[in-house]
Amino acid sequence: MRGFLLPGSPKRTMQTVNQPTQNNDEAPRERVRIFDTTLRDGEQAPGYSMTRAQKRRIAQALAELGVDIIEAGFAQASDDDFAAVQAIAGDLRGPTVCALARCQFGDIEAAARALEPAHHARIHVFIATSPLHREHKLGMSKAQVIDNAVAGVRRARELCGDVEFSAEDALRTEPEFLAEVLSAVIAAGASTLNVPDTVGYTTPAEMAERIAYLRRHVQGIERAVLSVHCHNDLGMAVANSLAAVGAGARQVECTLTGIGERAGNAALEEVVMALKTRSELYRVDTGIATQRLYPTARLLTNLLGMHLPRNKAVVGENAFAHEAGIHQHGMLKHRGTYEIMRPEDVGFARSQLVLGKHSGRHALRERLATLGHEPDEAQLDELFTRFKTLADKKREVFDNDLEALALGRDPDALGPWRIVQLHTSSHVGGMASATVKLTHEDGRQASEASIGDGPVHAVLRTIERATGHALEIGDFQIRSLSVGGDAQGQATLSVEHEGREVRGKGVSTDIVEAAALAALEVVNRIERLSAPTRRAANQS
Ligand SMILES: CC(=O)SCCNC(=O)CCNC(=O)[C@H](O)C(C)(C)COP(=O)(O)OP(=O)(O)OC[C@H]1O[C@@H](n2cnc3c(N)ncnc32)[C@H](O)[C@@H]1OP(=O)(O)O
Ligand SMILES: CC(C)C(=O)C(=O)O
Repeated sequence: MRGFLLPGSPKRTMQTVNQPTQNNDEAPRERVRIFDTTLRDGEQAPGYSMTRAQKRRIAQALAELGVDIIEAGFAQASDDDFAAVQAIAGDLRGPTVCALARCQFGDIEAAARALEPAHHARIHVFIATSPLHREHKLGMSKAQVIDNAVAGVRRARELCGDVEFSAEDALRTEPEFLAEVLSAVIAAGASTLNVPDTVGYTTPAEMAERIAYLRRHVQGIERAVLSVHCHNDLGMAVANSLAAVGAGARQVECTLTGIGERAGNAALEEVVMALKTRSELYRVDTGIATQRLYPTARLLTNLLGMHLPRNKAVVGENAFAHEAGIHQHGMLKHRGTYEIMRPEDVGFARSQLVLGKHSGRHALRERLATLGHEPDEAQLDELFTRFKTLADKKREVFDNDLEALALGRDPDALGPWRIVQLHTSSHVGGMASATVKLTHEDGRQASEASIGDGPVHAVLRTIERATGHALEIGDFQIRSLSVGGDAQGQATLSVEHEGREVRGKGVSTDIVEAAALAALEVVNRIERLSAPTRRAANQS
């Protein structure tokens, strides 16, 4: 864990900043349903295909998150999609499980069969309504589109009590025609009317206007829930979803972390936290257990092996991390100065003040104090100068660096252990083995061999044995620093040692060597921290 927890003394305890302080009357709020389509629209994006087992795991997590409807797939797409929808329908008891279908009886019947095990099932039928799609894609007149939509909804209603209809490319559809289609499908039995901005073309003002228009002009609208489904081609999916809610939409379709076709869909966590954080504006509730947002997003990214930008709103690693001294000083006085949400409310353990070259004396003093060092003003000034010099060289300054600074030692010192030889071999379907030869600056040499579940595991074991340090690994990551087959890999490793986190980093074109270098850096840091006098004596 990088950074540190803000101190909890009463003087500094953060005030709750996400409770509305103005216009906070006690009037009951309307409920906005959260319709998650991570497993359908999310999966449609290149690179995000999921196995059936992964989908079931994510569906379970979405149910625990409290989403109202889970769109589990497009049953007609493939045997595996069908089986995934069927399995999820059988697994879940709380949320409604939904399957998408074109206005074609084959699709609709497949959806109904796949949803048979569901406690609460919904069939979602769609057809495009915009002139571009009618003319060039479907080759249908307006009348044919309406006929197909109505026939599709009727067939779905024969098979399922809960039917949603989507007018694909609704925001590029003539408003009067859109109202006509939606009126017709309500009469045919649809109870949710979805208005997709299929290509992410609209703006928030246009979206609000369109929703208001439909509420005025669709016949029978009072019997249906108006829904919105926004894509992010111009980066406005969340803003457009919120505009729709502001104008009266009561279902939002979205995906975890915003994955979906092209630039993606509205990100569930952003929609939910915007509605919560600005509840004095929207005056609606969702049923989402917001403290599960971060773990659920982590589950998805881990299962898909996808990299989430650090600055991703709500669930990115930097969402509650502060490096700039002026911000850190503000945070230490009152968290509300630089945070509009509480990290605990979305599932982060805490805010983090990360020490780096932009940090100031206040944060440095605070961190040193939690590490047990209380320098006077003059010592702090001196440490601060050395800290800035170090921070100019490193992206982040960790606890072990600060300890070294506070103890008057060089945090950048190499050794005492160095790698002389490293050899690994691995076999598909079998164990991997590693041998290492290390030297210590006091003259010792250590050679060890080990097997492991993979070459990285094997090499970490050899280093533990050779150095005599058992490493309790907390976090281990390997990422590419460049592109191509000869890309540099960077391994970072964090280890729990005597209640402290010690981190190491290794860079090499060989990721196993990078991992070995990271592990050895950790061992070296531990030795340098725990034996300052011996090392000092050796150096003199
Ligand atoms: C905006 C969205 O996200 S919509 C959902 C998009 N998702 C997907 O497409 C994923 C699943 N899709 C698939 O697996 C395949 O496309 C299938 C199995 C559904 C269909 O495959 P194919 O029969 O080979 O058709 P293909 O995908 O090439 O073309 C689409 C056909 O559906 C028709 N069509 C498209 N949308 C609709 C609709 N909503 N209602 C009725 N027909 C439609 C098209 O006109 C075209 O018809 P044609 O074959 O008579 O020319
Ligand atoms: C099928 C609909 C809801 C859709 O995914 C879109 O229009 O983007």
